[in-house]
Amino acid sequence: QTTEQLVKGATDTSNVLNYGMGYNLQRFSTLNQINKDTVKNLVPVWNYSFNDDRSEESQPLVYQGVIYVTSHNATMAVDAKTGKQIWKTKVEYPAETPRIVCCGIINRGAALYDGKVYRTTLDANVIALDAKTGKELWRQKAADIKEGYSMTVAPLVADGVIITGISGAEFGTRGFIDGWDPATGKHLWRTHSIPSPDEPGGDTWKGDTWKLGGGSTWITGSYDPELNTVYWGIGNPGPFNSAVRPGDNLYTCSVLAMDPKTGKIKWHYQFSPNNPFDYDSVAEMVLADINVEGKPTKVLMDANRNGFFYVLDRTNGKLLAANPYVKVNWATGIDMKTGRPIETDVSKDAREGKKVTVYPSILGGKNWEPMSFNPQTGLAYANTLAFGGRYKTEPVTFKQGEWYLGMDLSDLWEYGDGPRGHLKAIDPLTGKAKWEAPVDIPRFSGVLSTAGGVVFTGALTGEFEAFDADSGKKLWQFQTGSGIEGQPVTWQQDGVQYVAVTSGYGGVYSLFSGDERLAKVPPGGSLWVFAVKQ
Ligand SMILES: O=C(O)c1cc(C(=O)O)c2c(n1)C(=O)C(=O)c1cc(C(=O)O)[nH]c1-2
Repeated sequence: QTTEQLVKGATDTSNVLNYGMGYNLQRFSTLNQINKDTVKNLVPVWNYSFNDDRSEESQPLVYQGVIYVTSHNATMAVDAKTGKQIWKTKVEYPAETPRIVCCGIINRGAALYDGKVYRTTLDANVIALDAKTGKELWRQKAADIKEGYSMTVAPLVADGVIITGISGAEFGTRGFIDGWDPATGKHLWRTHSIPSPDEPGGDTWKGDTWKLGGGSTWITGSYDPELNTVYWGIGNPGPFNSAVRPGDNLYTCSVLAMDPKTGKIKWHYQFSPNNPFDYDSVAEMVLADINVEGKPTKVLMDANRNGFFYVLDRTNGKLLAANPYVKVNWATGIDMKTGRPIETDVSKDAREGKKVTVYPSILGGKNWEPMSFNPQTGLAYANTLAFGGRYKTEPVTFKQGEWYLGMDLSDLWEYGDGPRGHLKAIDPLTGKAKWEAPVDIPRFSGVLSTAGGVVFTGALTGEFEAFDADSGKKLWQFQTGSGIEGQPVTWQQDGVQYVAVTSGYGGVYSLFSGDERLAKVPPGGSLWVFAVKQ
């Protein structure tokens, strides 16, 4: 896997080389053997067991007929045609690790480059394995789990540099993004998501608050090879209780445009300054070239956790559109001149310590589950969340390796009677849905769209599902045996189009939602591969 191959991205339909199916993270494929007519004949080809009962969020990669997939405790290479295991390399981590991880014992996938498989570990190591044998070639410790740092992110390889983020903003950490040498593992650079007082942006923190300021970087960035720019989202500030940290708290809840070779920040845009509601802005920054007011424009799109769908000019960070795509009550809109939210009393009251009901909830209008942008329909297909939250701050003191939130966790959700989620086909420039398919139990899985006019995703109750990209009508589903939180991908081999997804129940909703309907969903991680019956 070379830089040239990675740049080709999803136009190379025989491989799936990176997280997001192409550097633009569009999760769109030009393949159309599986289409609106044939999808009803989709059948499983094989199923591969992970021998694991955690949440399986990994996006499979495919290279020359081999699938590379991760779980929290193993990296696996599987023959794409037969489902036979080629190698499996275990990942060990200290037994205390799960206690210091906020939202699920998971891993989101690997990166491929130069004959190696790169991944992160829950206890914050970056490792390189030989793609042929699974043998570990190098290992680097990015941070100390005892200090609250963990890793769930899939690495990005851009301009010959392995780039990784970090988790841990709920534990009084200070976030960063790292660059590593692919061949040796040498640490090349670190860019903190929270500047120190002497760096630009350092004045947006008071006193020592920056040291515990959070700003995790737990979802993989996108990359524009032409502009040689990486776009990486930054998480929430810590603690949630914003009275502890007055100021804008840069670069939390922002996107950073960075140079992959040096980690230097080219520009930033902050979505939610001084955010009290855990509105991490880590979710995928999807790149596309679309018409804005009649002009072809290089944009970045983000269905932000704060409930607004943003379109930015990715050459300079200028705001082009920001509209709600779910119910929002913490702000009435985004000021197009300043780029700042126009906040309501819900935000003011929350900051003053009053109990509020906020839309979206702390899980967001969309959580981490990646959307797909289909350049043929011009729509972004996203699994959105349709519930609010109750929110009240409380005093908080920092203790290393302990939760550092300053929020009352005893009463979190405002569910209502309706569906708790939708699959939406969103117009990026208006935030409006062309169609929406409601779902009682919200989805936390990725979305894939194809030139066959089909949108794939999966339910927490286990169904792998296909929808009509134009109408939202469900065309097909298959029960995978456990809940789906994976990220579907597609490729073709020897003239056959395949779709793969991991199944395995868990993740943030299972931990915190109290949704009793999920009690009957059995755990059990595995990888499914489907094709049209010949
Ligand atoms: O701030 C962080 O460091 C951090 C990390 C993670 C993670 O690494 O999975 C999640 C979150 N926050 C988070 O806020 C969240 O809602 C969440 C959901 C999930 C999941 O896998 O279902 N992870 C995370």
